[in-house]
Amino acid sequence: MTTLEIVGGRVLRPDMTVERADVLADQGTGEILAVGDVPAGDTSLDVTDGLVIPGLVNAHTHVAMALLRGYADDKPLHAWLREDIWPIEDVLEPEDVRAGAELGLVEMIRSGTTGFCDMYFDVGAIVDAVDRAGLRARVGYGSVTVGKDEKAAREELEAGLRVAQEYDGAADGRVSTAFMPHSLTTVDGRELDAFVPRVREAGVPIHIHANETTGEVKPIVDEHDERPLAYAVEHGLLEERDFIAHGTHCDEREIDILAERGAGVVHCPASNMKLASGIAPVQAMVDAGVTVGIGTDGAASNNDLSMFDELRDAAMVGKLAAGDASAVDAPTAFGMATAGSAAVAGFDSGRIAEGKNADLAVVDLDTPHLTPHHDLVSHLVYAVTAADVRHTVCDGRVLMRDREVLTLDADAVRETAERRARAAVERAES
Ligand SMILES: CSC[C@H]1O[C@@H](n2cnc3c(O)ncnc32)[C@H](O)[C@@H]1O
Ligand SMILES: [Zn+2]
Repeated sequence: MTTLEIVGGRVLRPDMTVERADVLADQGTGEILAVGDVPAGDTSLDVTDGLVIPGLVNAHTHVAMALLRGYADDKPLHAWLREDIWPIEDVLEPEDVRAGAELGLVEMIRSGTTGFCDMYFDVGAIVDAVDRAGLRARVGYGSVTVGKDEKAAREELEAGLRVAQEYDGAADGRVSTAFMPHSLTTVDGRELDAFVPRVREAGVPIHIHANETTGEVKPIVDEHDERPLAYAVEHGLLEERDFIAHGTHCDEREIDILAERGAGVVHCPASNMKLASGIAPVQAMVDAGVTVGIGTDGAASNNDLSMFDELRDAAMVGKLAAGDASAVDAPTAFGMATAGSAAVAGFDSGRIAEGKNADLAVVDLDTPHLTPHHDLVSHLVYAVTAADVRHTVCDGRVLMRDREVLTLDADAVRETAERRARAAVERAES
């Protein structure tokens, strides 16, 4: 057994208190062995003047879309996808997806994110990048059936299940999977009826975009005379372990449906604001007992993958939505981005406690914008930025030490991404 000691700093405990403590991780099992006064480890990570926090979990993204950052901005979802994003995604090659994924993974490691959920295509390239980067991920193939004939639609869903079964347990168990129909309006209800029983038989959870814009809610209400989440239940979705992305436009009954059925929601505040999709009723969801996590969505609608930006946005917009400055307070926001996101993703992470995954980040507190230290949870939500992250650890392995990413060559990743992004744009626009 090789151990890693994380010594000399303060630790954020699951009850959001901060104490002077060390952490010992088992690098074989990837678990936290002890917190407090710990025996010496085989290797050491110095965290003097630092705060050890659970690694942030980005519970909904499309990591390879880092390649499309800044490619198309300032449009609403429907036009953005159809006029810009889907046409360029059509010309992406697996090596582009790998390059975009590696770029996104470097950004995640640098900003203290240790786990994420991802919906995209060319999932093999993404899994390979995750394996080498050292993060934890739940991945899936985003199935779209709209505009396809019956045979092609069925093949889309088959691909979703095949990918989920192929990659579950990859990267030494750090990769898990889900079946990921793209959304309630881009996948046909009859196709879901025929296919979801097979997904359930296989024991695979389901992740889907839902209630993101009013433009998605209206056609379901018009055509089926019911709200989207009631429609989702009718088509076999929203079981325990399932989770929806966005949930921006959920009414009270839909919030109850999520709470009663134990399905999770991933709040994506920056994407919701940038695409002007709306403001999710997050405090009402939390009050109703819904498991809520936080996600950045893709870097093309955000435009970064920093979970520190995201949880600050969640706190800010949560107050606006509730008309109440005490809504989505700092512990709630930070809890959503760690334990909440981990619960949604099905990771045993998000808390620094014995037996949990040793997925951690260390924030440097020795800086003017984090002074004085009245309340460190307040700082984590309202003042810390990605650049304050000094070390990142996942599964007991150090992925970044003293701001140097150890698992991927950050300069080479940037160079390849720049070159591949340019070539993809040329192909898309020729
Ligand atoms: C078919 S793989 C996933 C698919 O989702 C697209 N996407 C990116 N952001 C969003 C969003 O906010 N709502 C819906 N779909 C989104 C992405 O471009 C891929 O095509
Ligand atoms: Zn999305």
